[in-house]
Amino acid sequence: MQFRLLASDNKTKARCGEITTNHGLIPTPAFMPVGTQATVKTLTPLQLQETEAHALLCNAYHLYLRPGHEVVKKLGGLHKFMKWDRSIITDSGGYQVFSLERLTKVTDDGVEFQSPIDGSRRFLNPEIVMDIQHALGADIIMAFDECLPYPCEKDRVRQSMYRTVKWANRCLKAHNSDDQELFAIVQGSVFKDIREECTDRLVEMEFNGYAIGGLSVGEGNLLMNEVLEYTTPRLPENKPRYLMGVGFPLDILDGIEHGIDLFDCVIPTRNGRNGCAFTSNGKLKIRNSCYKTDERPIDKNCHCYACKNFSRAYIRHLLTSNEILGLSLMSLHNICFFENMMKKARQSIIEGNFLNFKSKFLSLQ
Ligand SMILES: Nc1cc(N)c2c(=O)[nH][nH]c(=O)c2c1
Repeated sequence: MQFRLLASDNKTKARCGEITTNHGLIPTPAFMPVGTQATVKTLTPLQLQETEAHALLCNAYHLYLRPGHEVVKKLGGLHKFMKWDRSIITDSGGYQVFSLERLTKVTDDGVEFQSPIDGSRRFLNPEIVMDIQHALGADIIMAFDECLPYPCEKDRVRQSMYRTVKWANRCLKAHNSDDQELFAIVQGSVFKDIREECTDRLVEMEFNGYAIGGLSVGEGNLLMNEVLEYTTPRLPENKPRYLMGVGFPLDILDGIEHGIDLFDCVIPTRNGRNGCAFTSNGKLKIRNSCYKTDERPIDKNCHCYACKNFSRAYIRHLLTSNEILGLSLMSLHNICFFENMMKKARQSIIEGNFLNFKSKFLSLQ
């Protein structure tokens, strides 16, 4: 992997660059649609390419449970399996496994739990998680971490951070693939001293890139910004920074302002399927009866397939009739909206007017 910085904003920490993996170039700052089970729900790989998404996030935990990482490996790895020839990141499963109700036991060695799919007893630890991600074959893989809910007692957060650091070290030792880059995940909830210690310990270990985890878990935009304010500057400038699970346009543009390079979130696809369209004039609830005979596109400033071919009335009809095409058109439009926002943000950083772009963009949201 290569990471090249192309421009830095002189009024903020925003920066524009390029991550090059074995599956092409990711212009940064970049937004990654989420393809949890090796698919971005309701969209074909060709449709996804048309959104100009350059990377996807797939989920190692879910793919380990079904169809199994060995199955994916046998079938040629994730890129071939899902026919996506651009970059893929897999998250390690820490986030998913710790949000399970049926989480039976957590020790410093790993996590024992019951599969929500077939009830079988399962065990994950850093070495197993690395085997899983090596088998899936993503271009960028994540260290196994413990992501705590928000809020959480400071002592619990500190103990969890030490576990995340130990697990990151075990992942580094188990990482034996030259074709895949390993990113560590910084934890520490909303406690400055714990976040700073976690960041410094992980930076000492020299990963290929660094994710900031434990955010977008209900802490809110203000606390997210506080954490980014003191965490991001401690990360190496010459390596990619990835803010996991973020977010709404406001959160993403705030993250860019702090110098974040990569984002992923289910918001455009999940909210799209629920009838919420992002547009250049704010959110639009397409199921609203006021759109029943509205012949306009979702967004007149959008050039996506949905906006070029269909009316708000038609898409509303599809959704109210539970037609699958409605889900697909809304997902397609929202991903195009996010990717277009990222393209404009990158351009504004190069032109030296990111803050003007950000305030104008958000004033219309
Ligand atoms: N909001 C978040 C989304 C995520 N996919 C993750 C994750 O995969 N790991 N660790 C995290 O802390 C985390 C936070």
